[in-house]
Amino acid sequence: MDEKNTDEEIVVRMVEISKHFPGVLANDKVNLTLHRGEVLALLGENGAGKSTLMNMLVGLYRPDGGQIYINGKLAEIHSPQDSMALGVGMIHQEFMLVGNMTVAENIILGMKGLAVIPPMAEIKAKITELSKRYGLQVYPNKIIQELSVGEQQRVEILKLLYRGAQILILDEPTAVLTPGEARDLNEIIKKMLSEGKSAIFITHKMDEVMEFSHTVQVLRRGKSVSVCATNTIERVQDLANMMVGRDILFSLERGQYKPGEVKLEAKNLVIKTIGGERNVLDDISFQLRGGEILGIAGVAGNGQQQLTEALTGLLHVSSGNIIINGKDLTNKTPLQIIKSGVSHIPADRGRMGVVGDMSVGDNLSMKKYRTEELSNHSIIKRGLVRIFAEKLISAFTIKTPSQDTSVKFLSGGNIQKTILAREIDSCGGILIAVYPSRGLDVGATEAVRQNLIKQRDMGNAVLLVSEELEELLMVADRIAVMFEGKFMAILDVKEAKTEEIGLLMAGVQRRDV
Ligand SMILES: Nc1ncnc2c1ncn2[C@@H]1O[C@H](COP(=O)(O)OP(=O)(O)OP(=O)(O)O)[C@@H](O)[C@H]1O
Repeated sequence: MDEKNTDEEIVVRMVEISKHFPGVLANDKVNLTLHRGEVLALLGENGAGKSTLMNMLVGLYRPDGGQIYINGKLAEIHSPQDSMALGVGMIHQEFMLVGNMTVAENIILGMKGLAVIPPMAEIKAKITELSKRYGLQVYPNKIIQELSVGEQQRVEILKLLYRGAQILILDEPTAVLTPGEARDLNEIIKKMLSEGKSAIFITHKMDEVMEFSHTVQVLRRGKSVSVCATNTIERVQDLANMMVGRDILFSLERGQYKPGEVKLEAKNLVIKTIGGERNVLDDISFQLRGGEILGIAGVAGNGQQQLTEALTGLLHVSSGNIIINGKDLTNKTPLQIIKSGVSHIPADRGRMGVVGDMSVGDNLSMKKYRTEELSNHSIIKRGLVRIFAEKLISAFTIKTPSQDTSVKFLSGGNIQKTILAREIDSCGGILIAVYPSRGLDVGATEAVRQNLIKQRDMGNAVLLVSEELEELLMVADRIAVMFEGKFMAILDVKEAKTEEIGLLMAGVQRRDV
């Protein structure tokens, strides 16, 4: 990020902020200062208390102790409307949009102080003016559920700008974006800064911290442990160490590549759109053997989700075959696929990975209820379930007050760890992992990658969908590149070059597959 364009005017000051939840001290006397025109990156391990601190700034939680000053004045913030009235708005990890309403309707929804709703034409004109000013391309008449994740995020940003936000809080804004969309977001933020706005953003991506921020503040176990200017940090390693309190391995140990029997095979898979006009999966074929990791590279939205949903029985294929351990299981139910030994870490953790209202313990053990390990003649042995859940909580360092806590109360990264723990533990030979390190801190990301390699070294077959080339090059044995529903190439990782993968991802060239 360019030099901080700040006049040292303090726009946010949080003083000795504390917040308890049952069994957790989520924030412990945290101080935070944000200047006009500054981008502050808030870092910390999963569950360190970053979202909690920001949720207090926007009135979603009330602090148990401490004060918040906005533009020098003591602020009483009881709701997001109160914070918005002070010019502070937040974009959450899970967007807060109504799917079947239009962009324009969402933007004015819930606006405080509107005695009468202005004419739609006026609202749309203002949206268009703001979109042009900030380079945020959106169409006011479009229905939210028809938009990509990146477009939905732009609507969230516009919602805040429309309400006159001067201070923007972004909770892991790039976790769900493609690299191109993340670059666009960077430009939007720069534009906002040039107008004197300020931002706090939470991220786990170290290179983004270096690129996007002026200041870095690190939380560890609810406490603020360091604040420094980004340009004083020499190595990304130092940043990781500040967060986790130890060095992170940026290269991983792996056993020799010894592929075994074919465990999963896709033969000429095709999935058509509902109207049948286009193929979202277009003649996909591959073999995945035990003892190997096949990475799937590609910009999100090029068929990766449909492919993994077809392989796990969640989506019907129009033609082609799915062979698992020698058996044709094309279009079988998810339960039949699970029973054949397939584990699945889904992309959408909230909707498909966990049952939010159920406890951490039950979410961890739900796939094993029917097994002898945890039940006897259809009766679940609760004592064994507890021991089993404790074992996984400790092995995967899931931060939770207890195994009885509802999963929905865990931090985003710890929900992801819960899914990983369950799926890796129950893996019967084939693991399909879709963006498994999304939302995880550097330490946990390292652990996930090591776990995937461990599965492979144990002889299991791993299919890894990732948007991060660096991750694929570090973990996979072969990399298939997807573009518009097709495999553009399947490369041996030893001969894969970043530039070539980039071109394949953009659909520029194709090798014989
Ligand atoms: N509503 C809640 N009820 C109970 N506990 C909560 C609640 N919200 C947060 N916590 C707990 O507070 C702690 C801090 O969580 P928080 O979401 O702030 O972490 P985070 O640093 O944002 O993590 P991540 O990087 O995983 O998103 C966690 O232990 C979490 O389980």
